[in-house]
Amino acid sequence: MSRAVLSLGANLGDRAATLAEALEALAADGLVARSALFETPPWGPVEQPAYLNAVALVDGPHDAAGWLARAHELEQAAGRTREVRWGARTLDVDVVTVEADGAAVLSDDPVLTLPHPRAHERAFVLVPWASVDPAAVLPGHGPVADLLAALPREEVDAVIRWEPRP
Ligand SMILES: Nc1ncnc2c1ncn2[C@@H]1O[C@H](COP(=O)(O)OP(=O)(O)OP(=O)(O)O)[C@@H](O)[C@H]1O
Ligand SMILES: Nc1nc2c(c(=O)[nH]1)N=C(CO)CN2
Repeated sequence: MSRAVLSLGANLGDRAATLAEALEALAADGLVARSALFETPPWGPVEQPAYLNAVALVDGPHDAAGWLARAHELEQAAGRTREVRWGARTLDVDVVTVEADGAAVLSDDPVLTLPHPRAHERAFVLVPWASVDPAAVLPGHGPVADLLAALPREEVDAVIRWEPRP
């Protein structure tokens, strides 16, 4: 058993349907809370369409490696194939943090680095995370609210709550 914070993103196909399906599947893994969907400009060097992002808090029967395996299963179920690093994808699921026995799991293994090495600089992770857990702390980096305050204002403001068109 462990608690994890997962970041989900999609920028190809029916983004909202893909995220809804993945979040539904996580119900079987102990989904505790999930954020709304947020539309976010693409982060990184690759030109690509806007993403929808969400964060899920899970507390279930996996260890850290098990959460990564679930992340890959969800990506595969969404038809994801391996492509360009930081490029467009039907579904990307990252393991942001894992906590077991009350302590953060730390790892510098490139197969599973924990906490996720780029989470602290990604408004598309921090804004949805803070929305479901305002007191969240990113191990090694501090309160998520402080990390958000340290990011350029325009990056934070560009993460916009998304609703389906009526
Ligand atoms: N915390 C983590 N969460 C998800 N994948 C991780 C993590 N740490 C290491 N990895 C490894 O990173 C590899 C590449 O993952 P992925 O294709 O999702 O990267 P990316 O989304 O392009 O970049 P980023 O990791 O910056 O979001 C995975 O196969 C996985 O083994
Ligand atoms: N806004 C946003 N940008 C990204 C995302 C993502 O989920 N959201 N995922 C990426 C894959 O590495 C690259 N860039």
